[in-house]
Amino acid sequence: MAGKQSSLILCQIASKPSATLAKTDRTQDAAGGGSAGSPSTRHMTPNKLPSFDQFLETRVSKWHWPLLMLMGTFLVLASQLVPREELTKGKLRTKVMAAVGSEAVEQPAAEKQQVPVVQQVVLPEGPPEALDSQLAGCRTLKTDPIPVVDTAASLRVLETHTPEQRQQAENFTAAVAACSDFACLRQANQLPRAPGQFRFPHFFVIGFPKCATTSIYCHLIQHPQVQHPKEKESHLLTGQCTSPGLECSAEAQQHYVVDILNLAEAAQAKMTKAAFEGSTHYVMEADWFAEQLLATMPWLKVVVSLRDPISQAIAMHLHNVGHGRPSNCTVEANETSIYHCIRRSLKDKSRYAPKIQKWMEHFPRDQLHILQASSSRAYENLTKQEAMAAQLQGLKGFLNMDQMLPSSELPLTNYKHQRGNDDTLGRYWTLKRWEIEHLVEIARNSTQDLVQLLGQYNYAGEQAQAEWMQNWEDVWQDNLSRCEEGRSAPCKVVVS
Ligand SMILES: Nc1ncnc2c1ncn2[C@@H]1O[C@H](COP(=O)(O)OS(=O)(=O)O)[C@@H](OP(=O)(O)O)[C@H]1O
Repeated sequence: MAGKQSSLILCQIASKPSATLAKTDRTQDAAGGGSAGSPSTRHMTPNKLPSFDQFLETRVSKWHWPLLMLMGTFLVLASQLVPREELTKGKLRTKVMAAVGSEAVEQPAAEKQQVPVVQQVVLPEGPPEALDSQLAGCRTLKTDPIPVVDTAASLRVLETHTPEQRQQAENFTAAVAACSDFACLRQANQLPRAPGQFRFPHFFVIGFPKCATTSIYCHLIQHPQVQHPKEKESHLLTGQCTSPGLECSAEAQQHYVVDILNLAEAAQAKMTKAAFEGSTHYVMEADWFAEQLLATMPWLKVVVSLRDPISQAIAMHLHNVGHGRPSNCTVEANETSIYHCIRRSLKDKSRYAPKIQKWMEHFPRDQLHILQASSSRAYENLTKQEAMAAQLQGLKGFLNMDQMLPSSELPLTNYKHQRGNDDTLGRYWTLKRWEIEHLVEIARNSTQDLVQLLGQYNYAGEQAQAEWMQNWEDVWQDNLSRCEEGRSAPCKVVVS
């Protein structure tokens, strides 16, 4: 407080000469005089305001300088008495108040902190540029054009608010908008919200890789209640932050909170859009990341998608080859079989249970959504035409948003495999019967572990567990049905 007052006085004193200087310059210009520092204007004339130099010569040099120095010393000493944290908070608040033109109001937080109120913000017409380019990136096999997102639709909820709820909405928005680090977000997200507002960020899509996460992303960013991140798959949290507590530099936190999560647009929409991001690295780093993420953002909802592990491993293999990553898992010089690659993946990266377990252990049941888990017909339903609507509705219900928007269809994006139809197989891989049988055996064992976890942590009842198992079994048997006779006979393997 003492520091603030003294800086105010100092500002007043310091600002006077410059105001005088500006005035003096204009007067001299109008009178056709020389520049402020030219010898001809050095002497004060009775009816003119003094120039800055004159001011210094006549008054400041006599008695203001000692006073200024005294005030300066006092200011330095006073600032040492104010805790660092207070200074930073003050700075953040000033920044947001300046940015959104706000005024301070009382808020009911434990630590009584003044929260600025965000003034009415008019959203630009049509989707923001970044959203447009992200939608354009959602390449789809379907011929339907990507629908236009009604970016202002979520704001309509504000029109139904009572004055009290309106104030709550303003307070929550302002508190979140003031944040540029995780600790601030934790504090702001404890504030009461008005109906229709989401915590910031609201959810993550964490994987698994090659399980249609891009299509889920593309579906969701078309939803009017969703705030798209500026960067898809930034990996910042796993790449730059460490355990314990997701520690990373202030710059990294600011970049993440403000830029990646697109804080300004979320604040413009008064937090009526659910901000999110996603990276398949997150699920893969479950061993340390699940616990730390929850500790950092205890309100966060997390979405996981799974796919038959053999298909997932084959898709991952194709992805790696496509990205020029050398495939050193074939044993014989001219061998074209991917068997060794897939076998290795199934024992390691495509084993879902150990990763999922970490997320289940740390995240409360109502904050972790496993796509396909709750459906009456279990797996692969997300991508099945006749079942995807229910899966998508379940997802948006979990996220507390309108389940019917933006559509009931999951786009087909980021595809590498040419899909077949009733008459054609599409892209297939040739494997020997014994190879598939062996892969299926590994996949079946690890799926049993997974299904057991689904039951243990209350994600799927007995029937859903059995159906889940059966669904993947169907994919495996379908591939085995295309084998010719004999243990080493070739089979045409397609992915789910
Ligand atoms: N709607 C729909 N129906 C069927 N299949 C679908 C759909 N959407 C995505 N996919 C398939 O999902 C694979 C891409 O998954 P990801 O986007 O998660 O991959 S990535 O890890 O982000 O690179 C990729 O699989 P592959 O083609 O086998 O590579 C996509 O074809």
